[in-house]
Amino acid sequence: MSKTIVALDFSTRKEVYEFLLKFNEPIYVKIGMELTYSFGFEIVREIKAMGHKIFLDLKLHDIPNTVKQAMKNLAKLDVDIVNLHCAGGSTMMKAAIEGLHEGAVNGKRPLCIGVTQLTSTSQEAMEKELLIERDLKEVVIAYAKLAKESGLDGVVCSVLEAKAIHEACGEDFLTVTPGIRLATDSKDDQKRVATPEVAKEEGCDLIVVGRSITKSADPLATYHQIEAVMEGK
Ligand SMILES: O=C(O)c1cc(=O)[nH]c(=O)n1[C@@H]1O[C@H](COP(=O)(O)O)[C@@H](O)[C@H]1O
Repeated sequence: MSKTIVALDFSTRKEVYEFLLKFNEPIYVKIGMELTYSFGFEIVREIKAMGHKIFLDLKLHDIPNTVKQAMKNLAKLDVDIVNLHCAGGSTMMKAAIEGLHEGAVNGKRPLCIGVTQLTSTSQEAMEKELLIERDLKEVVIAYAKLAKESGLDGVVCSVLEAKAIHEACGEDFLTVTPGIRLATDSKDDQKRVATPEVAKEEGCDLIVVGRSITKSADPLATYHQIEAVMEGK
């Protein structure tokens, strides 16, 4: 299965299905807040029924009991990956895993990954707005270690931190990296970006790509070009 997860950040069903119909094979997609808040879990079930793998990106962040019950419900959707914010702390993360176990379909729970620091966050914003006056990479690694100790399967981080996270948490600990841009693309709202080539070099397990594919003149060709880099072809 693909190492490239395509972020389906579209506002209409028409755009989603026109996009997916370009592919003759199942791919890995990310369904986030935009689609879920517009169309509910129905769209998750529909895309799953088409055979695609699903990362359901709802970034949970609440008190432990609320996250546990929410994760129990998400597990019942039988998606492949769900996520939360590591900033919720270890008790919340452990509760999330308990909830996923309770809702697991046929004994198999979705993988759970934790957002360390959003790829749209810069060192400056983290210090000035979040009042975390430490090196951003150090913070990301510390959150990754906490996520691992809490039983998570991996983290969402930028490409720039993936290698250090594997060194600190082991090669099996998943690094899922958004903030991917082709050399000619604009950064948009992202701050910590890298190309697919650098993601491959840094050992990222899965990359998340939205606009570089969905807004490309030829989304299918761009997807295959990125996938070839990630597969080392
Ligand atoms: O959890 C995520 O997927 C995520 C975490 C993060 O730190 N940064 C980030 O960009 N994302 C998501 O990854 C996608 C990136 O989209 P593009 O910037 O268009 O490639 C968006 O759907 C974001 O919601």
